[in-house]
Amino acid sequence: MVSIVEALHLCRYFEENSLNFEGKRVIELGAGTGIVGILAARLGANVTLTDLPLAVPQLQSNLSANMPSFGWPSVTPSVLPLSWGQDQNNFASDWDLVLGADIVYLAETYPLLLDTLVHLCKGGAVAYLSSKMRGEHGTPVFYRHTLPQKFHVELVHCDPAQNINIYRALLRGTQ
Ligand SMILES: C[S@@+](CC[C@H](N)C(=O)[O-])C[C@H]1O[C@@H](n2cnc3c(N)ncnc32)[C@H](O)[C@@H]1O
Repeated sequence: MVSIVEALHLCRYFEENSLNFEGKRVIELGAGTGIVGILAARLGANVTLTDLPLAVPQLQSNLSANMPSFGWPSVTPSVLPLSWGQDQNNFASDWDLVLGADIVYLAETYPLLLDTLVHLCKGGAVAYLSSKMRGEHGTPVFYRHTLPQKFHVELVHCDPAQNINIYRALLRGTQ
Protein backbone atom coordinates (compact mmCIF):
# COMPACT_ATOMS: atom_id res chain seq x y z
CA MET A 1 0.00 0.00 0.00
CA VAL A 2 1.26 3.51 -0.86
CA SER A 3 1.83 5.79 2.13
CA ILE A 4 1.37 9.46 1.44
CA VAL A 5 1.81 10.66 5.01
CA GLU A 6 4.93 12.73 4.18
CA ALA A 7 3.06 14.34 1.28
CA LEU A 8 0.09 15.14 3.54
CA HIS A 9 2.45 16.71 6.11
CA LEU A 10 3.86 18.96 3.41
CA CYS A 11 0.36 19.94 2.22
CA ARG A 12 -0.68 20.71 5.80
CA TYR A 13 2.50 22.72 6.39
CA PHE A 14 1.74 24.88 3.33
CA GLU A 15 -1.82 25.39 4.48
CA GLU A 16 -0.94 26.21 8.11
CA ASN A 17 1.78 28.64 7.06
CA SER A 18 -0.33 30.24 4.31
CA LEU A 19 2.37 29.81 1.70
CA ASN A 20 1.58 31.94 -1.31
CA PHE A 21 1.47 29.80 -4.48
CA GLU A 22 -0.32 32.33 -6.69
CA GLY A 23 1.58 32.65 -9.97
CA LYS A 24 4.60 30.75 -8.62
CA ARG A 25 6.64 28.40 -10.81
CA VAL A 26 6.71 25.09 -8.97
CA ILE A 27 8.34 21.75 -9.76
CA GLU A 28 7.73 18.57 -7.77
CA LEU A 29 10.31 15.77 -7.76
CA GLY A 30 9.37 12.11 -7.33
CA ALA A 31 5.75 13.24 -7.33
CA GLY A 32 4.22 9.73 -7.04
CA THR A 33 0.50 10.32 -6.62
CA GLY A 34 1.05 14.02 -7.38
CA ILE A 35 -0.91 15.20 -4.36
CA VAL A 36 1.55 17.96 -3.37
CA GLY A 37 1.86 19.39 -6.87
CA ILE A 38 -1.89 19.15 -7.42
CA LEU A 39 -2.47 21.17 -4.21
CA ALA A 40 0.06 23.78 -5.39
CA ALA A 41 -1.79 24.01 -8.72
CA ARG A 42 -5.14 24.36 -6.97
CA LEU A 43 -3.59 27.24 -4.98
CA GLY A 44 -2.66 29.05 -8.19
CA ALA A 45 0.85 27.86 -9.03
CA ASN A 46 2.16 26.99 -12.48
CA VAL A 47 3.19 23.40 -11.70
CA THR A 48 5.38 20.76 -13.32
CA LEU A 49 5.03 17.29 -11.79
CA THR A 50 7.95 14.94 -12.38
CA ASP A 51 8.89 11.35 -11.62
CA LEU A 52 10.69 8.38 -13.15
CA PRO A 53 9.44 7.56 -16.68
CA LEU A 54 7.62 4.43 -15.48
CA ALA A 55 5.63 6.49 -12.94
CA VAL A 56 4.54 9.17 -15.40
CA PRO A 57 1.38 7.46 -16.81
CA GLN A 58 -0.10 6.94 -13.31
CA LEU A 59 0.82 10.49 -12.35
CA GLN A 60 -0.86 11.84 -15.47
CA SER A 61 -3.94 9.76 -14.74
CA ASN A 62 -4.10 11.03 -11.11
CA LEU A 63 -3.81 14.59 -12.35
CA SER A 64 -6.63 14.10 -14.87
CA ALA A 65 -8.86 12.45 -12.23
CA ASN A 66 -8.33 15.35 -9.83
CA MET A 67 -8.83 18.11 -12.35
CA PRO A 68 -12.05 19.91 -11.49
CA SER A 69 -14.49 20.50 -14.30
CA PHE A 70 -14.44 24.22 -13.50
CA GLY A 71 -12.29 26.59 -11.50
CA TRP A 72 -9.03 24.98 -12.56
CA PRO A 73 -6.11 27.42 -12.59
CA SER A 74 -5.38 29.12 -15.90
CA VAL A 75 -2.23 27.04 -16.43
CA THR A 76 -2.80 23.26 -16.46
CA PRO A 77 0.01 21.39 -14.68
CA SER A 78 2.41 19.44 -16.84
CA VAL A 79 3.73 15.96 -16.13
CA LEU A 80 7.25 15.11 -17.30
CA PRO A 81 9.84 12.37 -16.70
CA LEU A 82 12.79 13.45 -14.58
CA SER A 83 15.28 10.85 -13.33
CA TRP A 84 17.57 12.50 -10.80
CA GLY A 85 21.15 12.97 -11.89
CA GLN A 86 20.20 12.34 -15.54
CA ASP A 87 17.47 14.62 -16.80
CA GLN A 88 17.73 17.84 -14.82
CA ASN A 89 19.43 19.70 -17.68
CA ASN A 90 16.23 19.24 -19.71
CA PHE A 91 14.63 21.61 -17.18
CA ALA A 92 15.07 25.32 -16.53
CA SER A 93 16.64 26.72 -13.35
CA ASP A 94 14.14 29.52 -12.81
CA TRP A 95 11.70 27.90 -10.37
CA ASP A 96 10.27 29.64 -7.32
CA LEU A 97 9.65 26.42 -5.40
CA VAL A 98 11.02 22.89 -5.67
CA LEU A 99 8.99 20.33 -3.73
CA GLY A 100 9.59 16.75 -2.67
CA ALA A 101 7.75 14.42 -0.31
CA ASP A 102 9.32 11.14 0.79
CA ILE A 103 11.99 11.20 -1.89
CA VAL A 104 14.97 10.72 0.48
CA TYR A 105 15.26 7.02 1.30
CA LEU A 106 17.86 5.38 -0.96
CA ALA A 107 21.44 6.38 -0.12
CA GLU A 108 22.67 5.63 -3.64
CA THR A 109 20.34 8.30 -5.03
CA TYR A 110 21.50 11.06 -2.62
CA PRO A 111 24.26 12.47 -4.90
CA LEU A 112 21.90 12.30 -7.90
CA LEU A 113 19.17 14.10 -6.01
CA LEU A 114 21.68 16.71 -4.83
CA ASP A 115 22.82 17.39 -8.43
CA THR A 116 19.20 17.75 -9.51
CA LEU A 117 18.34 20.11 -6.66
CA VAL A 118 21.42 22.25 -7.35
CA HIS A 119 20.44 22.64 -11.01
CA LEU A 120 16.79 23.42 -10.32
CA CYS A 121 17.56 25.89 -7.51
CA LYS A 122 20.25 27.94 -9.31
CA GLY A 123 17.77 30.75 -9.88
CA GLY A 124 17.04 31.11 -6.16
CA ALA A 125 14.20 28.60 -5.75
CA VAL A 126 13.29 27.53 -2.23
CA ALA A 127 13.14 23.76 -1.81
CA TYR A 128 10.72 22.14 0.65
CA LEU A 129 11.36 18.47 1.39
CA SER A 130 9.40 16.30 3.80
CA SER A 131 10.80 13.00 5.01
CA LYS A 132 10.28 10.23 7.48
CA MET A 133 13.55 10.04 9.43
CA ARG A 134 14.47 6.41 8.68
CA GLY A 135 17.32 5.13 10.86
CA GLU A 136 20.20 7.20 12.20
CA HIS A 137 22.37 6.32 9.18
CA GLY A 138 19.53 6.62 6.66
CA THR A 139 17.51 9.71 5.79
CA PRO A 140 19.08 12.05 8.38
CA VAL A 141 22.48 11.67 6.64
CA PHE A 142 21.06 13.39 3.55
CA TYR A 143 19.90 16.40 5.57
CA ARG A 144 22.95 16.55 7.87
CA HIS A 145 25.73 15.87 5.36
CA THR A 146 24.66 15.65 1.69
CA LEU A 147 22.30 18.61 1.32
CA PRO A 148 24.34 21.08 3.44
CA GLN A 149 27.30 20.61 1.06
CA LYS A 150 25.50 22.97 -1.31
CA PHE A 151 22.46 24.35 0.54
CA HIS A 152 21.56 26.30 3.65
CA VAL A 153 19.20 23.84 5.33
CA GLU A 154 16.60 24.71 7.94
CA LEU A 155 14.30 22.32 9.81
CA VAL A 156 10.92 24.05 9.63
CA HIS A 157 8.58 21.33 10.92
CA CYS A 158 9.08 18.31 13.12
CA ASP A 159 6.48 15.70 14.06
CA PRO A 160 8.12 13.45 16.66
CA ALA A 161 5.06 11.19 16.90
CA GLN A 162 5.23 10.24 13.22
CA ASN A 163 8.96 10.93 12.93
CA ILE A 164 8.47 13.24 9.96
CA ASN A 165 10.51 16.38 9.34
CA ILE A 166 10.13 19.14 6.79
CA TYR A 167 13.23 21.02 5.62
CA ARG A 168 13.55 24.29 3.75
CA ALA A 169 16.70 24.58 1.65
CA LEU A 170 18.27 27.47 -0.27
CA LEU A 171 21.23 26.98 -2.60
CA ARG A 172 24.31 28.71 -1.16
CA GLY A 173 25.12 31.94 -2.93
CA THR A 174 21.60 32.54 -4.22
CA GLN A 175 20.15 34.57 -1.33
C1 LIG B 1 8.18 6.93 -1.71
S1 LIG B 1 7.68 7.59 -3.21
C2 LIG B 1 6.99 9.17 -2.77
C3 LIG B 1 5.95 9.62 -3.75
C4 LIG B 1 5.26 10.95 -3.39
N1 LIG B 1 6.17 12.05 -3.40
C5 LIG B 1 4.56 10.85 -2.06
O1 LIG B 1 5.02 11.43 -1.09
O2 LIG B 1 3.55 10.17 -2.00
C6 LIG B 1 9.23 8.07 -3.96
C7 LIG B 1 9.11 8.63 -5.36
O3 LIG B 1 10.40 8.99 -5.85
C8 LIG B 1 10.53 8.50 -7.18
N2 LIG B 1 11.95 8.24 -7.44
C9 LIG B 1 12.74 7.30 -6.83
N3 LIG B 1 13.97 7.33 -7.36
C10 LIG B 1 13.96 8.31 -8.30
C11 LIG B 1 14.95 8.81 -9.20
N4 LIG B 1 16.19 8.31 -9.22
N5 LIG B 1 14.61 9.82 -10.02
C12 LIG B 1 13.36 10.34 -9.98
N6 LIG B 1 12.37 9.91 -9.17
C13 LIG B 1 12.67 8.90 -8.35
C14 LIG B 1 9.69 7.24 -7.21
O4 LIG B 1 9.31 6.88 -8.53
C15 LIG B 1 8.52 7.62 -6.33
O5 LIG B 1 7.45 8.22 -7.02
